Amino acid sequence: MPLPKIDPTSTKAWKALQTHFNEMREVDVRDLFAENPARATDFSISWNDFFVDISKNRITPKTRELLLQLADEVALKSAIEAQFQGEKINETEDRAVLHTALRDFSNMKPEVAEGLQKMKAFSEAIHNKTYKGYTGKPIDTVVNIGIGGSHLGPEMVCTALQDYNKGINVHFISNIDGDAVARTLQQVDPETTLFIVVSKTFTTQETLTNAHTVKDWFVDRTNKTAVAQHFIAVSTNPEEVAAFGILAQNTFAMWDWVGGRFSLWSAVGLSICCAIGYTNFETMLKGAHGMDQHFATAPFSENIPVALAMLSIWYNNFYGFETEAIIPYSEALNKLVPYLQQAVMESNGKQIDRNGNLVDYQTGTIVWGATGTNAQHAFFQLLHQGTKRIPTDFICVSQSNHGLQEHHDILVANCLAQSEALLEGKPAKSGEPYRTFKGNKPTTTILIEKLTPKNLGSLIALYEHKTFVQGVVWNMYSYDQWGVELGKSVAKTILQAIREKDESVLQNKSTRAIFKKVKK
Ligand SMILES: O=P(O)(O)OC[C@H]1O[C@H](O)[C@H](O)[C@@H](O)[C@@H]1O
Repeated sequence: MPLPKIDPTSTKAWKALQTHFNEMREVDVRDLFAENPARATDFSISWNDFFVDISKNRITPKTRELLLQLADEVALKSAIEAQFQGEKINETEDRAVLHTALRDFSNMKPEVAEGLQKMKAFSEAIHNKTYKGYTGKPIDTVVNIGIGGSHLGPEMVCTALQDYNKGINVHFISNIDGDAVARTLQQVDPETTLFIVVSKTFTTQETLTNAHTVKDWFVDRTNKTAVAQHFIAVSTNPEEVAAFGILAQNTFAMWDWVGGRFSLWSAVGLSICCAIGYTNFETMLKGAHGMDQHFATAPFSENIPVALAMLSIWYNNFYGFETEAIIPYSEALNKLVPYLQQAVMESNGKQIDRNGNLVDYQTGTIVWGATGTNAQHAFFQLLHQGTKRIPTDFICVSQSNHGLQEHHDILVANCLAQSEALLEGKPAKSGEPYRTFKGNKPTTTILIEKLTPKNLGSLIALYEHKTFVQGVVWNMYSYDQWGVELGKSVAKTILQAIREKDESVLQNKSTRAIFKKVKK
């Protein structure tokens, strides 16, 4: 069954939401709290180690009812079923979308189970030091060479779960800028380093160029046969892997039904597995599966990804708010925002609907942010007193992993203080208008008991599903990314001009002018 193809603006709920918005346009959430003493409870969801508070948002019970009606009218339930059942819902690439199948241990595809066993055996051999480098020394460093989905997820998780690291140094080379490769290679020892080349297609220009540079560097310092022990590949393309010179036994498979930006759960997460150990990796998968089950079975009124997605639709499509900030009060989550920027914006940054028509409503929200408290000292001025309205997710962790309680108390106090201050504001003092805080700024708090592998898995899955729900409502294909192709092909022409010192192939006058300056 393909995804339904319903124009959201044609639904009754959409029209009702437009009318409702006229009542809500000037709503003051402080008044809503005064009217309903139970608002904090009414607009929060508890699930496992998560407590999600959406009460500080511009919503009433009627808003919620209409948003859930919209979810029903666009057939969200059947869209979720189609995804979990492995229907080819990525129609523009003719593929199923089954990252959820990578973490479903009760119903696991044999090839997925086999892949996990291979990751387990491999990472355990590194940790128990039976896997050796070409001079017989154990491996103490892993370098992940990949970009986009083959980089952002692994780096985000390795950073988030550094407290669980088994004593392995992990580096990431993604950018084609030679600084990325050169600076990393300065820090590693070829005798004890493993290079994992991660590319779903194994044709990505940056990754292949970086991998060749690293291989040349490695062979210069060792010998050709040593490549066998030190180069590993993760890909759907064994032919290109073999052509690069990586052995079949050192190649970890992935599948076309796993999208790049949703692939950290597959062998793309091999660097994670090497860093934190297979058991922790599996626990993270199980945490994500827990969120999958919640998403697939909880009624929409108590469903965290659905609640957050519909809230975002409310702001994006009715209030006209264009961006969303995400502020994790957790230094461990300092790579979460770049990771989510790909997951969210590559998925929903589109304007053609599932009927092939240009949409006449807003889609893909812009996601940005940074960790608190750092962000408070950088851009919070604009959140508090700027003219833009920016719904903000605060991610707060109850218990720290580090045990420095004084630090954690200050951190949590700041997180709670900011969402309160954004809502409550502060009235003007006479003669000092610049000290006014208007307040009524919408925020959501996602409180997580502790940043464990399990809870991190659930958190990532939460945002994955939120993104999918929004794509369903906007009637678009969230799992392709045709928008990244044009720039790649233009770059080929310009690279040819650079290599051949021939500007005649350049069509655009501005490009030509810049090109001439570059050549100087
Ligand atoms: O894993 P790869 O095939 O090398 O792809 C790496 C990245 O390349 C592309 O630009 C896509 O837009 C991303 O979705 C993908 O994650």
